[in-house]
Amino acid sequence: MNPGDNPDYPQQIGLEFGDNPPVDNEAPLSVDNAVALSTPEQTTTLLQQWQDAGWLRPLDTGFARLIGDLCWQQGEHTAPLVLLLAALVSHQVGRGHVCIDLSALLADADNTLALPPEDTPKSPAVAPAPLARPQALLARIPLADCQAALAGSSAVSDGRQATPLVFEGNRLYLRRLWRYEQGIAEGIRLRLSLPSALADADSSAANTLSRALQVLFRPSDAVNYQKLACALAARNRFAVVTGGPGTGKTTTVVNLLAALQAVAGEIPERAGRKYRIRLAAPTGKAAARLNESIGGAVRQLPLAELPGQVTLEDIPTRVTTLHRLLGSRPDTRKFRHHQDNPLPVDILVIDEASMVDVDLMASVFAALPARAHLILLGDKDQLASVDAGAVLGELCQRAPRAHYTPATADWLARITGEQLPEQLVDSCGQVLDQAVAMLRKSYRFSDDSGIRQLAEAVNTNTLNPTILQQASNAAFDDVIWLNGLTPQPEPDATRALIARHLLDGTPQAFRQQGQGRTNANGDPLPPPVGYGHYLQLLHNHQLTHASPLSDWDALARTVLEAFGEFQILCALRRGPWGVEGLNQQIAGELNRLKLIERTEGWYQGRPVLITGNDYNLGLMNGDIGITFDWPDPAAAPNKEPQRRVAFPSNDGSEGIRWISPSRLQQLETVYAMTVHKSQGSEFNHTCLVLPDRLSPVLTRELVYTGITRARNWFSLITGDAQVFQDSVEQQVVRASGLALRLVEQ
Ligand SMILES: Nc1ncnc2c1ncn2[C@@H]1O[C@H](COP(=O)(O)OP(=O)(O)OP(=O)(O)O)[C@@H](O)[C@H]1O
Repeated sequence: MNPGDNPDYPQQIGLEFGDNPPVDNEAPLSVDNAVALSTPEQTTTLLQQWQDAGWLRPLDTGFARLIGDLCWQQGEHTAPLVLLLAALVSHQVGRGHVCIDLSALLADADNTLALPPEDTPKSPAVAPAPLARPQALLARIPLADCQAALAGSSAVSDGRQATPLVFEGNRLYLRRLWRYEQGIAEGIRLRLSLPSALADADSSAANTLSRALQVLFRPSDAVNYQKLACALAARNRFAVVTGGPGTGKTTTVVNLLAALQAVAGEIPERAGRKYRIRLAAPTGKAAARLNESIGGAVRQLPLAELPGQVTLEDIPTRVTTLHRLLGSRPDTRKFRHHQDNPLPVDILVIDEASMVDVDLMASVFAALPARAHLILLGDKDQLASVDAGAVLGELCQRAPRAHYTPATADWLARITGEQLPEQLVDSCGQVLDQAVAMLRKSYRFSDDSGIRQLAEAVNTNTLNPTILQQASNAAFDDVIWLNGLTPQPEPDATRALIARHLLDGTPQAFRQQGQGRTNANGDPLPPPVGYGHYLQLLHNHQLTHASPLSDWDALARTVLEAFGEFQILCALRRGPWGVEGLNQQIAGELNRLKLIERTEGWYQGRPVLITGNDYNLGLMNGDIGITFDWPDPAAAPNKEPQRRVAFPSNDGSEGIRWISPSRLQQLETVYAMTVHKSQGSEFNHTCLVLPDRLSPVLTRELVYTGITRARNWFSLITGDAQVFQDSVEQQVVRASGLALRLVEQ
């Protein structure tokens, strides 16, 4: 029974806002009469109206109802404020926040909640009359009333009782999220508190570390932040290494693992044994990319010169997904490895850690043996995880200024010979600061690279007319804002621009027509391309029914690689500027050019993105496959070819898996991909398409992530030029208490 169904339920409790007339439950609660919201019934009515209008999810209102029911079962009358906050905290979790900070909510409910959402359906049937906005309600509520209402509810505790809501330090959590955050903080705290055998710079182990680092890093005039990062991470059982694209995160971690193995024999608890090391990434795509780069870096290690007899076998090169490592089981969120069945590992390295949400990170800590090292790698400025939390970003909040204590600076100087710049030393540095290293020099992009300059200007919110002009006028070799000189282009003109660009990447739009660029070693860089490239390869091959499978595999590899050369990215899912609209437009254009035979269903050349892990097929969220007309060698020669989707095996083996479309469950066409989905991937040429209207999704992190997916060429197409600049002004700070918990240690 709903509390509101009970005639004995008191009509006036909790939330009183003044002498407003009683509210008719049937009528939409307008902004004016909403302030009279004073009963649980009115609250549930209002929540239902917000749900009907598309402001809240059924999950949010359902959760509030559940809280009401639970209180009712305890013989308690739920304060309307508790119901309201329960729905809002659930709503915020759906938007990626770990909790609601009540002070922030009451001070600025507009920005905190972003309600109504930008894409609220405008149809009067769905959104009747002007609805009371949460802001209108919250503007008149003192924090003390919220605290009192929450303190008086049996559904809320400080976490010590098993209540569905946890209220701690003005932060309101769903219990599940609170537990995750606690687990992560405890895991980090524990590791930072364990003594390190390397802490004494005069010890023999520290001496060996120092010698190993001398071998691994050549002397340089500038401060070598990679070497510093290695030393710091070797000293701690928990460490974070953050850096922008091409700053050498992979290079650093390979050197770090070699250094750790060189020292292993001198760490008393190792008793002469080398470390068992595992490498993991949050998605199959990110794991595959690290797989590609790490092997080469490991082979270049000067192992023979290292102390400690380190061999190639001591440094792993296989990267797995976190889900696979932890042992996902179908139909359950629980993993095979947890505190009672920990991972057999001494050091775990997680790449692309910005994509790991609090749920998964808590599972990692739960499954790690207490003394195991955890090293997180990632770019702190990238978009946070799709699900709740921004763990890496939060841990790296203070990374730009480092805040190393004089003791840390002294230890680093003695181990590495590097002198830290004064501004990175802080006598008040916190414990976590001493475990976070930031790489500050990009080795992939030269100083005059447009991708580097544009990404930096976006990241630091310093876009200025000069750089915008340069981007629009092809003044950079590697960046072109294709319609930057047209502030508000006609939609048809923008569509035509996209149609031209997607075919060959319009190399002529770039300075030097996309020709003649070389990498740091003087090797020529591949030119900008579009989707025409992979489709030509697909159509022009000479393979037949009689061709061996190995030839088909080789063709699939070439076509998949060619597809990976170019990617259109966008911010939204729906509408003409979203994945759905752009995919339709692009398929229509390719079909018009006779490069694909149809625009819907399965056809040769259709690129697909897997959107959920499928362990039976060995496919992971983020895997990309291309559809082939594939003659079954076992069938008669004149039989129609079958459709098969070719996926790279992503295990570093260069193998191809041919999967029948009918077996694929969760997928979407991927001519256009959201920037969110592109995290962990890089493309030779990336084209970012931004819409003609600003929305909360368009943020600095999104634009930065989009630009930094480009390895060599970046093009921008905007529905409205101002949207690009306005997006960079928008930054989302996810509410969470993780950083605070670590300061309070
Ligand atoms: N200290 C260095 N000196 C010279 N070249 C370097 C150095 N460190 C890294 N590189 C080169 O820079 C490129 C990028 O390095 P790496 O892949 O380690 O960076 P990353 O930060 O992992 O990149 P990503 O952005 O792809 O994650 C590689 O070609 C690497 O060989």
